[in-house]
Amino acid sequence: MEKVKVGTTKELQGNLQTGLNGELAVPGDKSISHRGIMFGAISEGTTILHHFLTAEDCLSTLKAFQQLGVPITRDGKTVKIEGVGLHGLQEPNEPLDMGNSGTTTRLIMGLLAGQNFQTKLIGDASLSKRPMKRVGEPLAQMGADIAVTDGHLPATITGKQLHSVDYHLKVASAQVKSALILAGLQADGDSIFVEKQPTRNHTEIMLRAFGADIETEPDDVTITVHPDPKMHGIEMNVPGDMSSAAFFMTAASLVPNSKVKLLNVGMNDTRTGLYEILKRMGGKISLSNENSDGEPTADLTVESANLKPIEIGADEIPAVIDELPLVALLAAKANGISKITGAGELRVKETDRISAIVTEFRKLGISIEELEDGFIIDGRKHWHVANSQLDSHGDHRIGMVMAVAALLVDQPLTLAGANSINISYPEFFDDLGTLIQR
Ligand SMILES: O=C(O)C1=C[C@@H](OP(=O)(O)O)[C@@H](O)[C@H](O)C1
Ligand SMILES: C=C(OP(=O)(O)O)C(=O)O
Repeated sequence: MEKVKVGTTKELQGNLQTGLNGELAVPGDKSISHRGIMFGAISEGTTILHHFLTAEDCLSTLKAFQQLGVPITRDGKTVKIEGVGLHGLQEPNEPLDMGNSGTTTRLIMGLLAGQNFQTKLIGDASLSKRPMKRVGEPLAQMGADIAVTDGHLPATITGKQLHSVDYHLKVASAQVKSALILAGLQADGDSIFVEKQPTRNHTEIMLRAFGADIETEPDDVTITVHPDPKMHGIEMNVPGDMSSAAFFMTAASLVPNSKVKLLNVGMNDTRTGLYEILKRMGGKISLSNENSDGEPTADLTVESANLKPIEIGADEIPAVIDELPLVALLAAKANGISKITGAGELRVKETDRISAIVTEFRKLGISIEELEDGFIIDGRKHWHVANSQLDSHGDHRIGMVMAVAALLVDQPLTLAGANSINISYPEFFDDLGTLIQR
């Protein structure tokens, strides 16, 4: 499987008449792969992760924990971590490079805030523009000492004894919640965190599997963390990433004559927003081989369909946050007006995803209005391409959504910055190719 080379402008062939057909096992879940390394590192004993996501973001996490003194080896997609326990991490000799990964950065801040050494975190140009106060401020309330420059990386974390808190989150963010839970494990008493809305809960589910004592109330937003757990290594299969499967769910729905089966996809209900939205739009999608040991999984079969427009508001956003560019694409082909609001968080991802979608969609002749917190899209069966030179804006998800969009126009296009796709899905073009018989 070839990574796309840095600086690559990729040719995208349009006018796909034959449809997408076949079966595909998408790569491992990014959120779960990051957490598997982190939680394995702070447990006692060996952790083995199968179907680990070997994309740049998760490799940033792997390398950072090696620098923190954790023995980690990788053989293809299998990773073995010799855990050092919650108090066994060592001061790194050099700054830890977070690369492009917001998840690595925010979670590691919560973990390192309670260690007995100092660490410096750096990141790439995109990550260095993303907001870190959202995690620094609540951690400071717990006694953390995190110095950032104007709310951004680089950051210097000086480990301290942390204090328990009762904190209400100000943003709906699983990254902030997870940082606080990791800090809570090292606090001097029980901490309570209350979310604005439920967000992905992999941290809670996985930490429990590693032996930590974390309670979630039936309201799904109140979490109690008991400190100083006895954590042990585990062996786990990382489910296929719903956020990667989403590109093929969208492509198969929109490209005529398609039928695609996506194998072993993670179906945690804090992540299945796109599945629910696609069904509401009239998408043809069915589940088989459902499994609910630990993180639930299923095979998804998706066929071409005539879609209806949709309205989506703030309540639905967390479960579809990374798939919203794809919802915009589905809406662009559904006859009529669709409206997505309450999605202001898209402005602080790898790029401003609202602005990037508006810019790139207009090149394809899609009628889209930019809102501060979303978009209004006037969907049409046919678009009139105005500019064939697309750009990923250095953002993996924008790159992949435009590659899917290119399947729907009747002329070749180019995609600048296609290498950004390596951040979460290096095999994306290979996998797409296996579904296309031209
Ligand atoms: O916790 C995680 O693994 C993630 C949480 C989300 O970010 P926010 O917490 O900033 O919404 C998501 O966009 C990101 O891709 C992964
Ligand atoms: C937002 C994303 O990731 P992160 O915040 O970890 O950079 C993403 O993968 O879409």
